[in-house]
Amino acid sequence: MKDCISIGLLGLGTVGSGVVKIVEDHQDRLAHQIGCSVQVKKILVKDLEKERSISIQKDLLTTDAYEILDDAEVDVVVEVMGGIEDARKYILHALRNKKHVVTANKDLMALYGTELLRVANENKCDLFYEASVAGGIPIIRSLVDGLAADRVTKLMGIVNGTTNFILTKMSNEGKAYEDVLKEAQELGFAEADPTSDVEGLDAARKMTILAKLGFSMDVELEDVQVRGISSVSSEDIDFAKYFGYTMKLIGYAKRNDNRIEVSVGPTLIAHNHPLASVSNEFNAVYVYGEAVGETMFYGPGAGSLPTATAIVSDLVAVMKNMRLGVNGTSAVLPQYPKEIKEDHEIYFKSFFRFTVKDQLGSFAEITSIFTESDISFEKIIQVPLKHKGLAEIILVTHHASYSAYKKVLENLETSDVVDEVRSYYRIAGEDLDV
Ligand SMILES: NC(=O)C1=CN([C@@H]2O[C@H](COP(=O)(O)OP(=O)(O)OC[C@H]3O[C@@H](n4cnc5c(N)ncnc54)[C@H](OP(=O)(O)O)[C@@H]3O)[C@@H](O)[C@H]2O)C=CC1
Ligand SMILES: N[C@@H](CC=O)C(=O)O
Ligand code: NA
Repeated sequence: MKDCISIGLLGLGTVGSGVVKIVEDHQDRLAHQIGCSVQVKKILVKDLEKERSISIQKDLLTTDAYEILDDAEVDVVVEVMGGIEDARKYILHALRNKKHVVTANKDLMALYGTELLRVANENKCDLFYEASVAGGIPIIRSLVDGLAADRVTKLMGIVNGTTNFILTKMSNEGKAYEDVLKEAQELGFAEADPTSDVEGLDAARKMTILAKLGFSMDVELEDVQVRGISSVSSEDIDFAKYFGYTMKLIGYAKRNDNRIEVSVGPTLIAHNHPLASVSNEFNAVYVYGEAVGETMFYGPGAGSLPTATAIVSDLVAVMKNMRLGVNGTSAVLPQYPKEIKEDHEIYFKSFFRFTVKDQLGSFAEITSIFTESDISFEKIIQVPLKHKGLAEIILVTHHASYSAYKKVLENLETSDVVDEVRSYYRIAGEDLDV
């Protein structure tokens, strides 16, 4: 066994700087856990002259990835540079050079996880990615190890810190969407291109990874129905509150027998559901297992040190495997063939907001549109907007199928009495038995 493990770091941004800090600050603890010291040998960056948030020896930095990937002394490559094509190329090169890899890259793992894990296995290398979902929360390890004996039937997650931060500040402090997004970018939570945060893609990538592990099926990004938060208005948030709900960007994955649904979208959660109180950049993943029942994993989902903690824990796992000589053996292939539910098999409650002509018969017409699709109302209010000759209707339905909602939305859009469908959201967390 070596007396020092060498790490090659690809990236020294928000997460990479945290990794350097934790490795430096926790030398004693690491040495105690793995029986030797750990050093960061080389770090890939784009710009050698850039001012760094941590003090770092200049000669550790390089702009040539192959100085790390082809260095025989580097044992583990930590990929925290982000992006897809270069990161994939570098990780494949590292694995083929028999280097273990730890990554925080959910974009990559959601798209190429199967390929990368296969190559890791062929080369007897570890490929760990705990930081890729819900930052510092050990959710991947919990699904892979902690709940290994159970059959997971439902996962509900707040898995994007940026959007949770935005919705929390809009809801609690009445701040404007654009201002809070800027704040989240300044705090280092947002992706380089924050469109993937606000349009739900980042959360969809994470749900792909979670659903794949939770349901043991080869779930792919294209299986996830995605909607972001960019069109959520403060009026939607206020009406949702009035009805007893909190607006969250929720990743939802459910299995009935072996048929699954996976989606991401702005969703109303009852105020008393544990996910409703998850605020700011915090993440939480609710997991329902047939034997264990309800569990919830909560913690910081983004940010430098929390995310770096997950990376360094993966490093410890790699190093323990090195000591035991069992690297590259822990990834398990999916057990079941994937079956995606059709729209008529997906059931949930919904929230609608639309304006109608304030005239005799409007309400009867609305009622008949919903009745034709077998959807009944649980709560409904009508607010007159007298100056425009319009009224606004806000309602919550009982459970109905996704195909029925699609039909209702189409009929509302084309109805003569409807002026505008302002918003439509799924309600989740009240359907444990559906
Ligand atoms: N920020 C967070 O809270 C979280 C991030 N992640 C994931 O971690 C990864 C890193 O995120 P983050 O630290 O925020 O990103 P940053 O943008 O802060 O850092 C990226 C780093 O990688 C370097 N880099 C990027 N592209 C290249 C390239 N082509 N060649 C050489 N160097 C490159 C940059 O160099 P330079 O500094 O010179 O520009 C920078 O140091 C991403 O995959 C992200 O999705 C996961 C969980 C949480
Ligand atoms: N941009 C991401 C960072 C962590 O994955 C987020 O906001 O959650
Ligand atoms: Na995690």
